[in-house]
Amino acid sequence: MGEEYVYVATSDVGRVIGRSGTTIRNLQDDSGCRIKVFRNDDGDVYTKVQLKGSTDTIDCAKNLISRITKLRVTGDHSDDESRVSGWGKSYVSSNQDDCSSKNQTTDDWDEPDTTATPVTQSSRTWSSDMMWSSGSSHTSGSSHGFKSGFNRRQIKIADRGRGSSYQQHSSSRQHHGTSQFNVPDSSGTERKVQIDWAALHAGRAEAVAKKWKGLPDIVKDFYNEDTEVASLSYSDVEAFRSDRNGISVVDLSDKDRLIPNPVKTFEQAFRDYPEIIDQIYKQEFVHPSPIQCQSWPVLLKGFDMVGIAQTGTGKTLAFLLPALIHINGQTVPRSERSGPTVLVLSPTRELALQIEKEVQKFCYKGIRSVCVYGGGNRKEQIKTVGRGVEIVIATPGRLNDLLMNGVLCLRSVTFLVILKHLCDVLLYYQILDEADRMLDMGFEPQIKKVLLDIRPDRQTVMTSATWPPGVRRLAESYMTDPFQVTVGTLDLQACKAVVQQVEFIEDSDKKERVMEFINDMIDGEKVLIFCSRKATADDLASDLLLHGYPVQSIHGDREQEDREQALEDFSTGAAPILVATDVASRGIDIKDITFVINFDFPMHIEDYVHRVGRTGRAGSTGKALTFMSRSNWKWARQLIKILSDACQVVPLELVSMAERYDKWCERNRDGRRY
Ligand SMILES: Nc1ncnc2c1ncn2[C@@H]1O[C@H](COP(=O)(O)OP(=O)(O)OP(=O)(O)O)[C@@H](O)[C@H]1O
Repeated sequence: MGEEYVYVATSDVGRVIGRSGTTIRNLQDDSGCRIKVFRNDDGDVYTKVQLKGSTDTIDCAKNLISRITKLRVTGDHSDDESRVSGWGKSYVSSNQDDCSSKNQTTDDWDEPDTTATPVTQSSRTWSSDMMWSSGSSHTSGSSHGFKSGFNRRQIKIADRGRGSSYQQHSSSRQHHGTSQFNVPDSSGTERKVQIDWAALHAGRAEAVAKKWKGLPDIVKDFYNEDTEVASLSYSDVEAFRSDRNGISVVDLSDKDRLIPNPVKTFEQAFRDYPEIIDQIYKQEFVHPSPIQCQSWPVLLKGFDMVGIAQTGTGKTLAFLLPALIHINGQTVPRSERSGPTVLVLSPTRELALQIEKEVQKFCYKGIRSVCVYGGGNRKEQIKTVGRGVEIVIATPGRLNDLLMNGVLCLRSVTFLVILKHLCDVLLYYQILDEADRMLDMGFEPQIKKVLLDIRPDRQTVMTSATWPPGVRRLAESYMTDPFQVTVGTLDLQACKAVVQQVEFIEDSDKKERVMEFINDMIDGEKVLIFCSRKATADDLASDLLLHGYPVQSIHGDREQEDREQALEDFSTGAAPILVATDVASRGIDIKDITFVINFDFPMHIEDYVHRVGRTGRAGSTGKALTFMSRSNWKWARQLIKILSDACQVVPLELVSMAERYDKWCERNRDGRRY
């Protein structure tokens, strides 16, 4: 642990601290370095900032700060005023690429795009050698990454999502040979710089091998195929898959592998694990759901998998039961492992808590779990981790906090689950409401950091109900030769068990309509009302409360305790009305939600599917009512498709809305052309 001082222009202090300290928190999170800004009562032009941490985290912090301020470095660099090209830009938190961060080895590399934007500052000595030494500075303990003024972000990073680059060594997409960049020198004259990709990749592969050397092999194959399943003919398998809502399996590798046949019964999957079967029957499940029929053989066989199936169709158990078997089947005894075996990454706290409950229901072989999430009792979480756990279910922020502070080590993780829509988050930030977005700024780098701490030969599973093309590419880059198991189609699909209605309404009439709807509800029914903004949710919830309705609300501005209480009250029926933002739109599994109301149309069409999917779960039915006003017309066409695919009535007004919007777009296009 070292300490260094830098000076930032006093006029830039605000940039470093950010509104309510958001930026400084993000800088600390992203660099792993403690940052303290001293008071500057004398009105000096520069303000002193203390950086505490390892050499690498300090370098990283300097690099990040230098992007947003005029930074003067003390010590070795005392008179070296660094003015990098990011100057004056506001700090965006996805800055993982700016530094060889604390936990990382040289594998923390994305491949620069050969179409990259040239460096715009004094990079006279910039070369592929330098790039290498900068990336690996932490191993040598030096800090040339910063001293040289080199900033990896200055060459535009290509395909950021590919993040977990230790997987890329086996990827056919990696660069070989050399690439040339035009880089202006200090006089502004461009000169060519050559990067030897082959040398870079060779070095990286070596560093990765060194990092993970000496770990025990992972046992992945626990599958003892049932004779009846093994003897199914091709046509039997196809008929069964088609009968179970159209299961399809695609091998995303370029290997010629046999696709495991689906199982039809719990016994066919878990005959060797009677405790698991007992637990399944205790929950009164009769048949495996389609996604389970196909996922269990794939996962028990040890393959990576992407699982896509409609909301409420049992994706949690699809990965959880193989995970339990995986934990117990490793060669190193559980008590001798340096940390958890299974890590489940969740984007929201509520979903993490829900998964933990599911784990506890199964209590297989005394496997212990902990839910590590922001807003929860940190001390308690640390204590539980200290006692030893096999499963960690975590949101990325708190997980990184515990990793950074050495409370948790992920070296023993051999089974990774990236939950549902977390991959969406890697691509675009759509599922959390504004407060969560603020709190979790730096989500993407946090996830990438976590992935770098997990051995690359792990088994990885991702599940989701929606699978937009951008996410697909990204998700696959975190996996090794996955199978993709889909139930239904890859198109955006809402659950057919939900009756979906659309009502055209003025914004000002919505509240009254909601009250009318609630008045028609009968005892035992529950309604989940989605608003797009926290303020609207608050406003609606208080109005309902004032009118004497038993209502609760959940959004990112509420204390975690209140969020949990709200879900609890809704779950037990103490408050059968829950007003929520999209923090509750995904994954939340409350069995008897009768109605979903989209008070505001969601900001992304995927959210529509997830919101609607909070009802009609596990084979039950439900009803969703969506308010549409004129301002929502751009969604009309996509909504028509979702409604028709789910065999719902498409209102004529929706069709004419879509037509009007198409015409408007056409007119606009024409307008632009001429
Ligand atoms: N084989 C089964 N038979 C009946 N119910 C099941 C079965 N498997 C799981 N369930 C129940 O179905 C409900 C929904 O499961 P789960 O939460 O895993 O859905 P999901 O597919 O992950 O949904 P979402 O995409 O909305 O998160 C849960 O209450 C779960 O206990």
